[in-house]
Amino acid sequence: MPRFAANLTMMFNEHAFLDRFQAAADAGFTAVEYLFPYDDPAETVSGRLEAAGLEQALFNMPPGNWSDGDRGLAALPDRAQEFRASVDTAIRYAEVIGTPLLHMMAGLADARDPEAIRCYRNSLRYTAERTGEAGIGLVIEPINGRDMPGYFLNDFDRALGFVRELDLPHVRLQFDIYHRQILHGDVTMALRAMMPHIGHIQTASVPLRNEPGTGELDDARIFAEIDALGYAGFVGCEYRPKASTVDGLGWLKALGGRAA
Ligand SMILES: O=C(O)[C@@H](O)C(=O)CO
Ligand SMILES: [Mg+2]
Repeated sequence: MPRFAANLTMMFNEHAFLDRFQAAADAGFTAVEYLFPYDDPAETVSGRLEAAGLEQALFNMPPGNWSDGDRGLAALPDRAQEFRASVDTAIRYAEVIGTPLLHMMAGLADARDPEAIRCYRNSLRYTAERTGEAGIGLVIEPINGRDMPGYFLNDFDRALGFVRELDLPHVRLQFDIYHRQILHGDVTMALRAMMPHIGHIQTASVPLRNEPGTGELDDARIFAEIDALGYAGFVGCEYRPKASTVDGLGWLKALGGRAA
């Protein structure tokens, strides 16, 4: 089975963010991911990660003003300056916390708008250069329009196109099984075709984004496929537990008993 990372944005919400690290370790996880560490100093986050004996799998670059509706800045021409500052912040946090991967969010923009497309390409190239110099991997993730209406990067083939265009080994696709199934289906064949370009995988049941094994897909079979394809990274558990996070970990025990 693949190695699983707890997503601390969605899981362990019984605790304050900084306390979720120890809670994840106590539940048997050895790695974590989350959307944003930026409400706390990088040193504080790093301290919690280290104290809990956890490995960092991934986090996102600053998305702009999330509570005002921003969902990333990369495709927004009038936010280019802010975008470049967000790359500085992300790399500083990544270096202190020690994440191997950063996720660059695209933002809300018309996927067919030539200006947005040009801006996204420039942002991706710029961030690829900066993360490459820092020795950090960069991923982009197609997100479905039901969860994130108006999101620019809403198609797996188009996302793969951006990755291939750049053709840099540290720039890859974030393959979220939940988004893939809602956007296009055909999860297994897409994993097979895209695996050489996949840098990170996430899981949740479809359509309710709860524990794996509780939705329309045969998640255990998909995990076996991911393993068979030789994927060596983490699978982020980016789901909302139906009730208590710990009580909902039966799916993981059934797969082999260890969280990671
Ligand atoms: O799938 C998601 O929603 C996340 O992986 C993300 O990075 C943006 O919300
Ligand atoms: Mg995701």
